[in-house]
Amino acid sequence: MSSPDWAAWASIPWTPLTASPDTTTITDTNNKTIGYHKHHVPYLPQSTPSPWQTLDVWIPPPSTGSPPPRNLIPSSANRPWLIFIHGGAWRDPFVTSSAFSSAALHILSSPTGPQIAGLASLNYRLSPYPSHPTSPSPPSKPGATPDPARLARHPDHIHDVLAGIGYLQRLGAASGPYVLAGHSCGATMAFQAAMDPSRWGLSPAICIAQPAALVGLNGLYDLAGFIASPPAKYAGLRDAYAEFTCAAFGDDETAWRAACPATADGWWPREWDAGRERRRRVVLVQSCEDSLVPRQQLESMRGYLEREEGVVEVLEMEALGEHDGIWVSGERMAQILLEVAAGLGQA
Ligand SMILES: N[C@@H](CC(=O)c1ccccc1NC=O)C(=O)O
Repeated sequence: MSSPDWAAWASIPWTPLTASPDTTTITDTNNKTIGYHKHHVPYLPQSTPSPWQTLDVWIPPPSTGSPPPRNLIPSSANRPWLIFIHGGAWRDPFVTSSAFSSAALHILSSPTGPQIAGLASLNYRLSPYPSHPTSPSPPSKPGATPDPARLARHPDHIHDVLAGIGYLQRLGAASGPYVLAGHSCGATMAFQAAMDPSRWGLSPAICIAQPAALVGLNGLYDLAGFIASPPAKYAGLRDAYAEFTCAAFGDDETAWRAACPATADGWWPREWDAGRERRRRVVLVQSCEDSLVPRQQLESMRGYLEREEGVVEVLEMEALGEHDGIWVSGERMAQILLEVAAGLGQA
């Protein structure tokens, strides 16, 4: 580990977590430390610090029974990491790494929580959002300084996600089999992380050890398809999709197709190295009560992944509720992620 990486990691203290997320059913964890949390660790310690290029980490209590030292990196030996990428249409400033907080608390308070080495949730630069009602980017006030980290465009977002995962791996975290999960546009990016980074014009220097399993929660996989022909019930969202898609990828539809995991040129699953001898495992989750993302996105992703037989194992898991409900509550998400992590041992 280089010393700027180390200094950035040790600069953020561990905060003990004592609250149980569900006091009605888990009573014995009240007032007990269920884990520790680091908030906004800068993953590009050599660059100008930006809150958008940070990550949060949660760990179960160390087996020593003492609070972890600031420089502790939990060992990945035999225990998987879970890494989460939040949604928000690549542009919503109010959806951040903290979107993982509820699920993290549920995971840490679960009986199988200690089987996880650690949990991480990534921030990344966002695209312009001039129509945001309270925090437009660029700012609407004349003379106000725009935040360059909120004027990003593809491949900036995936560049940051890969940089965050690379940082964790330089620390020794997530160096063994790990699960990469994303919600909504975070699912798009989780899949992009399994593709050859040269697709994004990125140097092999930011190459990561790729995930053993991908989990897409209410994910976006085919933006061009949605915008060309949204399902009837979602037709009213076409302008909103076109707006955030253009903000993230520009106006050229070819770029949307190249970036989206269900429409990318060629067939990327063979670019995904899930680890030696390991099946590439994908878990797709789509709530039928989601008013923002239609089930058709999942179907289109499944169709692409199953184009060649026996390369990717695609599983589907159930979830209910609204688009963001899955991370707002976090309970079902925690179950899904723990189940996928437990399955890594059997891959
Ligand atoms: N809150 C978002 C809306 C949003 O996130 C969204 C809307 C439709 C379909 C997917 C969405 N988010 C995916 O990351 C926004 O303000 O643009």
